[in-house]
Amino acid sequence: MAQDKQHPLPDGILPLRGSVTTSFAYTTIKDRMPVILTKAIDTLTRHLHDLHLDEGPAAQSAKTAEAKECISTLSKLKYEMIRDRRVTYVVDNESDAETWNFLVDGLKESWGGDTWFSAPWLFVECLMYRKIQEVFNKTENWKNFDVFAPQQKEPAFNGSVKSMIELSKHLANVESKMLEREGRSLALREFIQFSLWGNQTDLSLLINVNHADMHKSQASSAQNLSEFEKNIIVNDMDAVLEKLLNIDGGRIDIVLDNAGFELVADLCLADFLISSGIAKTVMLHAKKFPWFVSDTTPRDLEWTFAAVEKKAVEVGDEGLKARAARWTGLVKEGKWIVKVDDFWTTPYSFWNLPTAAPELRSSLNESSFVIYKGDLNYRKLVYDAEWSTTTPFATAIGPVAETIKAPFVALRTCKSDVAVGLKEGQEGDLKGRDSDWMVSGKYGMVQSFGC
Ligand SMILES: O=P(O)(O)OC[C@@]1(O)O[C@H](CO)[C@@H](O)[C@@H]1O
Ligand SMILES: [Mn+2]
Repeated sequence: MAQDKQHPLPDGILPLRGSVTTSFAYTTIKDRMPVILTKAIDTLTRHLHDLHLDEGPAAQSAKTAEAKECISTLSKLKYEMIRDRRVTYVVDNESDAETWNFLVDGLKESWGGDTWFSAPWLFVECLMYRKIQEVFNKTENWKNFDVFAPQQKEPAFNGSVKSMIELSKHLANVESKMLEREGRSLALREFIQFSLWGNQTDLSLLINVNHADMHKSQASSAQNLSEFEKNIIVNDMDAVLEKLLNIDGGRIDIVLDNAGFELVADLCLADFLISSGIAKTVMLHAKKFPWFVSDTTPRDLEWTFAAVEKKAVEVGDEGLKARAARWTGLVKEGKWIVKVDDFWTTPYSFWNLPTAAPELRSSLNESSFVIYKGDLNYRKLVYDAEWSTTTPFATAIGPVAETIKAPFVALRTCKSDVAVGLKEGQEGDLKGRDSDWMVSGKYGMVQSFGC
């Protein structure tokens, strides 16, 4: 990973930061990030308890000692965060550590602050997940442990099974008809919307959600989509459909976000893109290590294929079982390509993509269309800055407009202090309807460029 200086923002545009006490960034660093660390500590503590029950004494003592060390380092991290200490270096032997530390060194010069609240929110939030990974990287026995899986990702998946079954039935139903252009367009519109609303169930936001109840709030049937549609506050859907329907066999990239229901919705979309002939291949970009609680890693993809199959057997749903087998087959045949790049787990906004990750940029330039999923990808596209809401999207994506050639769409539900491309007066209307419109996840955006 190249040591690339942070791209500057235009004069007068500041990055979002926790030091603005009225912001969601502030609440996140003050309240939500410490809770995420507490939960990680709790998961490890429970694992320790289970270890004592399951394993022999020798294995136990090495693993236990390491887990205790992890718990103490995570507690220290939490302590430093809530007291607004200076952020510290990443200290492990991974290939990205030097880049992180180069950026930590540049914080003061680039942004005037290097503490948890004074540095840019995007930087410190990404850093927390990298520091959690550092804690495990330094062990022998816990390197591959996903601290968010047992108590968060997996229960959330289980709580969404009903929605997943509905979605898979809908896909089977659509596939059974030989669709002409109009039918394909309609189906694609639906699968894009399922994928968009799937982004509501992001576990770094829903830290206190009841996982068993997730189905209730999920958009998983074509009937309830119209109810959700009125909450799409920027909707470039028609242009996106036009572009996609003219691709006829190219490569489409999906920069994935959360595992669980969102991932299943994304996979249904990816499946439809192949079965309809729109795409010949779909490249699925996953995260290298556990990230923002619920982001998809390659392990999550494998786990999801297996878990969908297991659930299908449990509930006796042959269609769902065939779906899981088809997905494994698509990967084996190379029609779905799972890719990981260090860049997605750096704190860089996409403004730095061409210089920080030139190979990734060349690869994206070969794509016919890129779908960026979720709030964090949106934040990284628009550099997580204090843009006014009427700033045109083309302005807020800065150099991305020229440096990444593939047309793209961002599908995100609004969960942070940034939204651009709104019409004059729209922000006021939204505020009048719902003072939390920017961060509640209730509103969505289908925002495109190059379509
Ligand atoms: O990318 P995602 O999964 O849609 O959202 C990531 C996210 O939960 O992280 C931040 C909160 O800590 C928010 O900006 C955003 O809502
Ligand atoms: Mn996420």
